Amino acid sequence: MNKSRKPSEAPEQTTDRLFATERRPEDFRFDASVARVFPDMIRRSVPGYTTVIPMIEVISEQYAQPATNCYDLGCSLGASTLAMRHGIANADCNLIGVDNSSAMIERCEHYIALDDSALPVTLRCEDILDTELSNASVTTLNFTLQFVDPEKRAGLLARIADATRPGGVLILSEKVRFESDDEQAIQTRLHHEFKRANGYSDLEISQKRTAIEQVLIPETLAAHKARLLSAGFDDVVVWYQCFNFVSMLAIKANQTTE
Ligand SMILES: C[S@@+](CC[C@H](N)C(=O)[O-])C[C@H]1O[C@@H](n2cnc3c(N)ncnc32)[C@H](O)[C@@H]1O
Ligand SMILES: O=C(O)C(=O)C[C@]1(C(=O)O)C=C[C@@H](O)C=C1
Repeated sequence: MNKSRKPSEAPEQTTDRLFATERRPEDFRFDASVARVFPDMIRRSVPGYTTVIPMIEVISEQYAQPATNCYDLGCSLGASTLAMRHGIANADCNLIGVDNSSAMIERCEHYIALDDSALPVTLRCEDILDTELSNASVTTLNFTLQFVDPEKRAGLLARIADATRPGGVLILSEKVRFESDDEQAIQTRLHHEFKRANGYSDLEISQKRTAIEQVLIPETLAAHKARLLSAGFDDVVVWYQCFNFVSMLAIKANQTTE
């Protein structure tokens, strides 16, 4: 028994059982109950998440520039923020995490405080559509853009591209959909098999699917690439894919001096 806990206090349940019993259909929200189980939920729900996070560290190390801002937009509990923090070698960078869920930001503050790296982190409880962006070398949208109103995505990406310095990047990870119905069916089945292999029941999978249907709107890889280029990035590279989850690197070219 945990001696630091009084007998009346129940241990905090951090395993995701939110959809395990039948519930009234309601849109998925990043509220306190999701924030509590989020590390378990995202690891068991997103194929490749546990690979993408350490690679954000590697990419941040490559692309962070001295005396610039690095942003993690939709930072949740700070897993991607901490990966950036560990990768950025320039002590004069500012690392800024933004999320509009107060439940996420409160817990994120705690995780950031537990990490003993020197680089300071500023957390903003704000909408990423309104947050100020400037002088950026690395910006991360790790499974966040998919939750933004599709009509507002181009404007946000253009603001990020405008704020990004030559040679800087956006790391964009997303759930995607496929042009071919056959491929869509295959990748969806494999994603659901991944969830099943991670202990989710058919009821959990189907209730979660209904809950995110109206709030997580996936787009095709072609749509993402075209929009990133018209937003002002010069190149888009897919550096990771597992089933219907993809991560891209959108790059601003270095200015040539001719
Ligand atoms: C799937 S989670 C991101 C996971 C996180 N980046 C990671 O790597 O662990 C999506 C997050 O985006 C946040 N979010 C969604 N829309 C947002 C918006 N318009 N402004 C700010 N945060 C937003 C949610 O509150 C949620 O915490
Ligand atoms: O697509 C699904 O089935 C998911 O559960 C995905 C997803 C995501 O990609 O963000 C949805 C909500 C939670 O943030 C965790 C995982």
